[in-house]
Order: sequence, then structure tokens, then C-alpha cells
Amino acid sequence: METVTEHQHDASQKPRTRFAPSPTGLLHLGNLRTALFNALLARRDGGDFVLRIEDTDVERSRAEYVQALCEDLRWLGLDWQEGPEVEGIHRPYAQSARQPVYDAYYEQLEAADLAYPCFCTERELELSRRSQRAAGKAPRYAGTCAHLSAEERQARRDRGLEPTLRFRVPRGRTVTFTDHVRGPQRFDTDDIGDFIIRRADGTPAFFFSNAVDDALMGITHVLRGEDHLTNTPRQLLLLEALGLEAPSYAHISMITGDDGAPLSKRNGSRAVSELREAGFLPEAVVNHLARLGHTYEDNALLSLDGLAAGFDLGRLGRAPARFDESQLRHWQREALHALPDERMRQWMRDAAGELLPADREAAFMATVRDNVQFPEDVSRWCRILFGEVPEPDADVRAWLEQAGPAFFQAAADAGGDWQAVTGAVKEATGARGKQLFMPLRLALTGLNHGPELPDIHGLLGEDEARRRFLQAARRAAAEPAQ
Ligand SMILES: Nc1ncnc2c1ncn2[C@@H]1O[C@H](COP(=O)(O)OP(=O)(O)OP(=O)(O)O)[C@@H](O)[C@H]1O
Ligand SMILES: [Zn+2]
Repeated sequence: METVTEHQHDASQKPRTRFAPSPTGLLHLGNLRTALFNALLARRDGGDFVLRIEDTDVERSRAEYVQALCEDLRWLGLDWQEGPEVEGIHRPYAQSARQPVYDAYYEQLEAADLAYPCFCTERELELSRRSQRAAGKAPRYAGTCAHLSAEERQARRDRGLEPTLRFRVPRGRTVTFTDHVRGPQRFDTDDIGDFIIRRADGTPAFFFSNAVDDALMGITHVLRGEDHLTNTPRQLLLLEALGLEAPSYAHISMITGDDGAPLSKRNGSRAVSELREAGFLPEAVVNHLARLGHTYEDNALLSLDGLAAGFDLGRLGRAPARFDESQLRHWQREALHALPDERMRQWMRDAAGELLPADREAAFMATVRDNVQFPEDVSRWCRILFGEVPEPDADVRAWLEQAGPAFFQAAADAGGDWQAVTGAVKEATGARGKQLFMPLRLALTGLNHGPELPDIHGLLGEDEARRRFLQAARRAAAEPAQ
């Protein structure tokens, strides 16, 4: 038996990787991690990262999804060296604009009788699959149209039948290749039915345009989801028949959701744009994704260059990786912590909007910086510090009542800075530790956690703090809220 092996690329050659999404929905984290790994591999070795749009499914592809995915990639800093918007020598990068390229290769295959028109209807194919299954066989194309004469083909055309084009899979061979993640792979060509490479409307099927473009665009490494593993032998056979050079492949594990099923555009998985809108930082998203199915020695937050430097095909795992939002939140905390002051200020400004008085900006940011993870945290602290203390719930009311009105009256009467306040309350009530600080915190913010109390007191100012202590005194006396 002969074997087909992918071309061994010259090790000194710089990697050319690609991300080739179909614009049929918004990118989710599964798609995005594929993009990230491809971008990191190219970046690590100074190669090129290509973006190609696989929009051959005209029914489902939409221009606005192309725009959205470009925006998502740019937001994360995954700039491409060739592709839409930037172009390049292999243009065009949208498959819908590459039909003449595919047509030339179809002709080449048909001329060599390596492909043939198939006139079977969807109904006929379904019946054939059903009877194969009933006989306990894995369904594959039965070869009905494999050996039609020129006259038989013409007769079918005359009846108005529009054929698809099928690739004639060579029989009795073994296709082998070494996957960067899954190691040596073997497939018998006898298990592969002749497959469609051109749809009846003339547009290319995925197997075909995807493989042809990888070769024509000089792609050296294809990192893609494990869902594509069984496509690879077909694509290697096609490239061999066309005399085109194949890339090497890394089939990376799928990212699954809580239900254990792979994230998919169809199952409504959380879109990248939703994470952006919720206020996640791009640094948090890439640090999280880079560690889903790939291990790093360094558990600290890394820049894209750092992530690229530590990226290694040998560190890709085989097991599916479950998306865990608590991990993403961990990286959000790390990313915010590391954010340079100027960007932190801008992030808070955007989050606070009108709620933040310009003259209090610096003090506010210094006070709450370590207590906010999302824009909604910023706006909540604005509402609390520049608006009103929230109405107490049962827990808070219990704390206030236990401290009693005299406690808060003492705080209100103290005047002066924070030290003066705590000194006066201690002297009047004997309270200390949590019994001292928790009621004061609840009086000033209504929350049992938050920034340091001296900072909050300083930000509010003496007058506003007094007003809040008096309000707490009334609430502690169980008077109706005012
Ligand atoms: N849940 C997932 N985990 C990891 N990779 C994924 C996942 N879903 C898709 N991919 C990968 O994302 C890349 C881009 O895929 P594409 O845009 O064609 O989406 P797709 O495979 O059609 O996904 P979907 O099922 O969500 O439509 C492919 O390499 C694919 O393998
Ligand atoms: Zn047929």
C-alpha cells in the first residue's frame, strides 16, 4: 500500500498560519482560541498570520459578521499581516471572490478524470445511506455516478439535472500524517467515499476551497479544532491530486460549555462581543484562552509577546477544555491590577459616565481602584459615593439597630477627620474592632465590604459623612426611611 504524507516544511522557514472563520455568526471563545493559537505561533517566530474569510455559504454568510469578527480580533490585539482590510499578495482573502481560482482547479481534476459529475438527488443519497446503515455499514457515497459515459452524463443534463462534482478517492491506499497534537494518524482510503468538492450551484465545498487556499497562500501550519481531524485525509488526497503542497496540522481540543457540548455559533455560546460589552479587558480574555488546552510555566499575567514566547505546539493538550467563567474573572482581576494608570483612568471614566463629578475623579479612582472588576462596579460605587446610601436590607438594619442611635450620633457629633470620628465613637460606646468599623462602614456605604474607610470618609467629606451618620442614627432607631 502506498502512503501519502504531508510535505515536510523546511524548519528554518518562518511559520505562516491562518484563521479561516465562516462569517455565519459572532465569534465565540472556541473560534477565538483557534485564532489566538495561530496568531501566537506566527508571532513567536516572526512569521505571518493570515485572516481568510470562508464565505462560500452564501445563504448563511453575512458581511456584518465579517466586520464583527475583524473588530473582535483587533480588540484582542490579534492583528493579521494579510487578509481583509490589509490585503496582501495572495488576495483576495474572501473565498466568495476566489471562484475563478477554484474553477481552474476543478477543470484540472476533471481533465485528469480525478473528479466526476454526480447527478444523484438528495433523496436518492438519503435512501442509499439508509440501506447501508440497515446493513450495518458506515454510510458513504455508493459510487453511482462514478463511471457514467459521456452520453449518460449528457442525457442527465438534458433532463435538467444539475450535478455536483465529486473527487474520485483512490482505492486501497493509506493516508498517514503526523498531527502536532495527536501524533501519527492513519486512514484507509477505502473508508472514505468519493466526496463533493463543488456544489450544484458551482460554489466550492469546504474540503476543497479550504485546502486549496491553504496551499496557495503558503500556509505552513494549520491549527484548527479537533472537529476537523477526519477532514484532513481527504484534504491531503486532494492536494496530492492537485500537485499542491500541504501544510502540517495541529488539531486542538474543543472548548466545551457547562453542558459538555462544544461551544458553537449554533448553540448560542457567549459571543466575544458580549464579553467586551460586559467590560472584560482584552488582556484577561487572551490570558484565559491561552491557558485553555495549553499549559504555560508562568502563571502570571502575560502580554501577547509573553504568551507568544511561551507558546509551544508540544504543550497543547488533547482533552477537551471546559470554559470556566471563574477563571476568566481571575484573569480580569489580574489584568485590572496590572493596568497602567492612564488606561485605568480611561476605563473608569468610560464606566462611570456622567455619574462621576470631574473634580472628584482623582480621589474616587484612588479610593475604589482595588474594589472594581467591571464597569458595573464602578457605576455602583459612583451611585453610592456621589448619590445615596442604598436602603438597608434586613441584615444591615440589624447591624444598625444593634449599634444603636447613640453610636451614630457620636460619630456625627465628632467632626474632624476619620481618626477623630473613630476616637469619639470608641469613647462614647466602648465599641472596638468589627463592632466599631462595620456599623460605620454600613452607615457610610450601605455595604459590608469596599474600599478603606479613611479613604471613603475623605472622599465624602465631613459634611456628607455627618449627614450619613445622622441618617444611620434614624435608621438605627427603626424610624421609617426618609
Ligand atoms: N467549541 C470549539 N472549541 C474549539 N475550537 C472551535 C470550537 N468551535 C469551532 N472551533 C474552531 O474555530 C475555527 C473557526 O471555525 P468556524 O468559524 O468555521 O466555526 P465553526 O467550526 O463553523 O463553528 P460553529 O460550530 O460555532 O459554527 C475552526 O478551526 C474550528 O475548529
Ligand atoms: Zn451520484
